Amino acid sequence: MSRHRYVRNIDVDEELEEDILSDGGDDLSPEDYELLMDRVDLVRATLGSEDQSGISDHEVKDTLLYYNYAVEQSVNWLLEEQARKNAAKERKAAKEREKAAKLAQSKATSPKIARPSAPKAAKKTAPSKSGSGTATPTRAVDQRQLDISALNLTAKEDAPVEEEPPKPTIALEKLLEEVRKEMDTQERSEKRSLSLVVIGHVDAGKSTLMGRLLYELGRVEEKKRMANERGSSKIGKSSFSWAWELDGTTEERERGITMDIALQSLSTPHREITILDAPGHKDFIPNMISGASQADSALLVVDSATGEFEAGFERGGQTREHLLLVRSLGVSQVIVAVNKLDQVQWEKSRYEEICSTLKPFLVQSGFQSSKTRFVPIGAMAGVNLSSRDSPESGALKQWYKGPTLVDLLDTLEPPSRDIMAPLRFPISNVFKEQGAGIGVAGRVCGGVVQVGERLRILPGDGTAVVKSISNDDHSLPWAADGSNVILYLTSVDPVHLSIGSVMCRPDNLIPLATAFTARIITFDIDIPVIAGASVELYHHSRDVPASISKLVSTLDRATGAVVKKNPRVLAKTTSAEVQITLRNTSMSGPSAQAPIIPLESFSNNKDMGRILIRRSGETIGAGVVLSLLS
Ligand SMILES: Nc1nc2c(ncn2[C@@H]2O[C@H](COP(=O)(O)OP(=O)(O)OP(=O)(O)O)[C@@H](O)[C@H]2O)c(=O)[nH]1
Repeated sequence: MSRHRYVRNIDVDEELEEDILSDGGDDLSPEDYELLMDRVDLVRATLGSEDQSGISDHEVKDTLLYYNYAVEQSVNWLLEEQARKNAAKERKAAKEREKAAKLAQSKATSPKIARPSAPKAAKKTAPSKSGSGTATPTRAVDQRQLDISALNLTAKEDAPVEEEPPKPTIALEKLLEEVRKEMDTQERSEKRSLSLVVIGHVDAGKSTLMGRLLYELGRVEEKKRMANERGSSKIGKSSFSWAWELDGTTEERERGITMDIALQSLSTPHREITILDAPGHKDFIPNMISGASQADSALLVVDSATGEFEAGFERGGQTREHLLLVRSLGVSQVIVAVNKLDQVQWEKSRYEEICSTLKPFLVQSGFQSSKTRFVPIGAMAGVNLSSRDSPESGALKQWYKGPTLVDLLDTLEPPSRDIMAPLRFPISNVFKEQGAGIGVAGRVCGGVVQVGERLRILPGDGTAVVKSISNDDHSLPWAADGSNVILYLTSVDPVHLSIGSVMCRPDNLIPLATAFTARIITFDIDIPVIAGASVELYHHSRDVPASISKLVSTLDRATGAVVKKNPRVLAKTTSAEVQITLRNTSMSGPSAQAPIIPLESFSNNKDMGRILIRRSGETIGAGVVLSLLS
């Protein structure tokens, strides 16, 4: 099972330098210390010595203490952590290489750095064995070293060994034929795939529900469950033990909240489901948007405790905002899990009250009632998740005879897939995995990709070859529209890979835009939108500063007919055509980047043509791209 954390906004230098670990083992009894040292040896047997692994004893001890001496979990965590640090180092090195390359390019016309003279310069600047060459170099020497590295004239043993990239096994037409056949078989088969984002107000019980469900469906080993129980109770957070399966970072566990999307998968009798567990806290809405833009359907979890449902549903609550966001991002099916019914003594009237409050809002938000289902549950005690007959389900069974949550998941309808569309792979995460290399996670939004293909990365001029494709730890020869996968890449400079970039086939690139027209609908906003308003534009996992540069017209919500041209303002719940222009906020100079994003009109590609607009941490509207202006 794969679980990859997003790494956006990581300050590389800070990450590399950060060392918050205390000196593990100081306060232990002699017996515990002996046990700890015993476990250190076991961890070392897998990881190798400090020198071999680059992981200090100090880190090993601290991790073991954190995981209550669990060797397997500690090894997993240390490996994940090491991979992340390596990726950060790699990114830093890539930046340096790019800097050097740019410098070399800018000097390319100068005969001084012509290839024949370079070895001489290299010889001159090499430090002597006695160390006399370590004196502070002059600026000129420094520059020449950079030039030399960019021209790739360093000693042979320093040159990176580039592995032979794989080649595509079959031609595109043949591949499409094969995929079409496979999809027809899948459609007729018992098991179909789809993805589901788990949404809801903070603390509604999303991670607890998913942790418990994964366990009931056999995706979490007993050993792991016990370790989660021990670990969470050790830090006084035993009520979060199920959530630990999803909330894997130290900060999430200590704070008891989900901060980023966790990816898991589960299987029901007729469905293979990729789960994206989203954070409920309003500070992490951007991460929730990234998860929602990769999903086909949604599971909304609401807390039925007195006052808690109301807090999530009132203005500013995430029950409301998450529903609007997922619908705006194209999700049309939702299951509502009414959770924590144990807190209200399993009262039927409370369940019905919550359902009848949510139903009209769901319709208003654009969910058809035939695609909306409700289910009463108790995530913590495992009531009505995979079985009607769990030990604590007696009170619920008095009045509820309907389906379990798994029954409902099993009937979710997978959307149709467009494999003939041009390939689009928006990157939602970039990471390095030990043994596998650089990976990019995301969802195929149109077309098909196969191992061995060379893809372009936009924006920019980078390319990469797909070394392997993985889904839930299974290796795949290809992936088609709608699949949530990881592409492991080779022949790529990591500097080109960033969250929000889009990978495409070189002969059919996604357009790049700095300005475009869109049809939007404003949400329940207090401050109207005026022309020139500064906003944050969200497109898949990318958010960029933009402005509503022109209010073209207001439109009839039902027919789309123009109601008023050139309106002065857009009030709440207004449908309108507007122009949106990306803003360049970086300072002028070499670090200034042209504001540009890969984008497509909604009529060309529904997935790539949806946008969200936020202002001061509040989502103020959503819409679809009509046409690109530049
Ligand atoms: N009584 C009761 N408590 C529950 C139930 N489900 C979850 N909880 C508790 O609710 C709290 C929050 O649970 P989480 O699973 O972390 O909630 P979440 O929605 O994932 O939280 P965020 O992702 O941070 O928004 C924890 O203390 C859980 O133990 C339930 O069925 N009954």
